[in-house]
Amino acid sequence: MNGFPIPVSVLTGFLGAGKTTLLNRLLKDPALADTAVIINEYGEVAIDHLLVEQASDGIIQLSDGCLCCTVRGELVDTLADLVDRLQTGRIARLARVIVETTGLADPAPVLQSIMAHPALVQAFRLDGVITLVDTVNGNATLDAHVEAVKQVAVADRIVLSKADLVTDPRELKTLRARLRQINPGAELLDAADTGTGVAALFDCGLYNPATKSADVRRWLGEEAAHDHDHHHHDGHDHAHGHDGHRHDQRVRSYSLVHDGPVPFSAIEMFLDLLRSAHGERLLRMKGVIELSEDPSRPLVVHGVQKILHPPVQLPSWPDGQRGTRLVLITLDMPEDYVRRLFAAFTNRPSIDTPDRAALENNPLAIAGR
Ligand SMILES: Nc1nc2c(ncn2[C@@H]2O[C@H](COP(=O)(O)OP(=O)(O)OP(=O)(O)O)[C@@H](O)[C@H]2O)c(=O)[nH]1
Repeated sequence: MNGFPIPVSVLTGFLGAGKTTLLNRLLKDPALADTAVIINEYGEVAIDHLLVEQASDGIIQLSDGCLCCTVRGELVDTLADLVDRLQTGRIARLARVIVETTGLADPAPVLQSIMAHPALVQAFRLDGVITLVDTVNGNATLDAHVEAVKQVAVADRIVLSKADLVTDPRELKTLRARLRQINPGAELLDAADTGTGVAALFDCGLYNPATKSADVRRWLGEEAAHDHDHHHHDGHDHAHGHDGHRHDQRVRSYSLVHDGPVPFSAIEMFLDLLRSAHGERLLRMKGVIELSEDPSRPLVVHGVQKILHPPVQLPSWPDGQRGTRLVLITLDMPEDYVRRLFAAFTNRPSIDTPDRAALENNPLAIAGR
């Protein structure tokens, strides 16, 4: 149907990180006309959002045409309701949805609602995850709450707020280095920067409406990760080995690359094994695959925990670069296991590892933790 799938952005960040402040500023931009904002509220956490002052259970129409609502129940019900309103003409247009999560939320269930619901996958697509990090409390929050580390790990864009309140620039530098360490693929932006607007924060998805093409490198975060590599050897401010950063060590972001085509069955089995053995440890996965069956059309995969978004095929390789590239963001998942599993399925088994044929007969042949 025309206008579908509607891009959904998830705005997350710890309590008081500045989500509402940023959102209020962004919504003044005419580029966000016809946007619905859903405040996803779990439990009894009190909110005092300016934006939703008069919101009851229903959806309210803001003066600039944006819609806003608070959800206490299931996010999927609200999303389904929006589609229903659109189809029955009660909403004229819906260009975008922003879901603001409460501070304590683990972002994975929100992402799953968008990606996995059978009735919604046709109507919505995940555009990206924007994570606010409060510069003043960021380090302490990351130390205390693994959810905060997860929020940073799954982000496509990380926005630093309250940098104006930081008196020691070294603090800011240390925090930035730490965020880079947790998530090398995300773009790191400053909330106060005039450039941190609609263009920088939205349309993180594979399809870029500005260029009307798919940008695989940007979507996979390879540009940002590449920049990070450049700075990696400057010898400063790395979070490695710091006792207070115990949660950081548990989160890993890595790429799996294979230069030739891979049969669909091999990829399917690799992903199945990964998700069934380690689903809850897979915070996010995105990738493009060169299929043996149809090498000229890349297969795009995108998943959160056990949920895999229905894979789609692009008409052609947008950046001319073929091959299979998967980016995995994991929590407590042994990287060596994943690499060996991937190598086996792409037919490059290591010496003490079974090959693909052996794994297809006995999927447990590689012992994962
Ligand atoms: N100085 C300064 N204050 C900020 C900035 N961003 C947000 N604040 C203030 O921080 C407080 C919390 O901001 P909110 O936007 O309500 O944060 P939130 O993430 O929506 O908060 P919750 O919904 O409670 O999780 C407010 O008093 C804001 O005015 C900033 O960049 N600089």
